[in-house]
Amino acid sequence: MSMEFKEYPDREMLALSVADRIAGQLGQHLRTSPTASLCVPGGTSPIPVFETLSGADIDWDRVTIFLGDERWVDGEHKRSNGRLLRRHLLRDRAAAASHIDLYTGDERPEDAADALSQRITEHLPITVALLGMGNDMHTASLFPGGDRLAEALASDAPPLMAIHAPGAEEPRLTLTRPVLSKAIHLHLLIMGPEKREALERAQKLDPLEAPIRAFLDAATVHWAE
Ligand SMILES: O=C1O[C@H](COP(=O)(O)O)[C@@H](O)[C@H](O)[C@H]1O
Repeated sequence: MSMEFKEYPDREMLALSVADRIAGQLGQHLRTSPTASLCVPGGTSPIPVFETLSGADIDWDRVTIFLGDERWVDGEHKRSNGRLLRRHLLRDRAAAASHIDLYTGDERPEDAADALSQRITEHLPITVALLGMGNDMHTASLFPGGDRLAEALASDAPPLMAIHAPGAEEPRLTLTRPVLSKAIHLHLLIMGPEKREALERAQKLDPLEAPIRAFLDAATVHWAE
């Protein structure tokens, strides 16, 4: 398999197309399966996709949504990925979906990883996973220099792991390579010239230096200036 790259004339077209593609893939899956799962990124890039996707006409009550990673801060903190999800995706028609909140309120993400891994396992393989990427080539919270990056990239990694990295402002909980890379449909959403350059760099690097590299062969990349 090799990476598919789709370029859009502008960010609005990008968001509309990605939302439409995700809704289509979830809807298609629900024609033959009782349930579907959707894994989404945090950060800032996915907001316009979320806002369109939340209005999609699919059986959201049969869909379970969870983040690919969480920043270990209170759910109302401005850096909380869960807050972003609640404000922009878990509303309108998508409010009917089930949600697995990755922030449990435990003191450390390590304390939550095992129980959440079990809950996520019930929804594997992920039907549709949307990834984001930082300029440092991290995806989910798989950061270059992360203390347990090699373990999280290994084929026997548990579904979720706590990770601490110099490039991350706070401790993180992240889905790992095996569960993300085995999603039935895998998409990467990136915008702007810096991320396109980072993507090009990543293609020549090892996943330990450029974690996004671990997913590129299976992913459709969606980019707009
Ligand atoms: O820290 C994170 O960053 C990445 C990229 O975020 P963006 O704001 O540059 O779109 C994101 O995919 C990840 O979920 C998040 O925790």
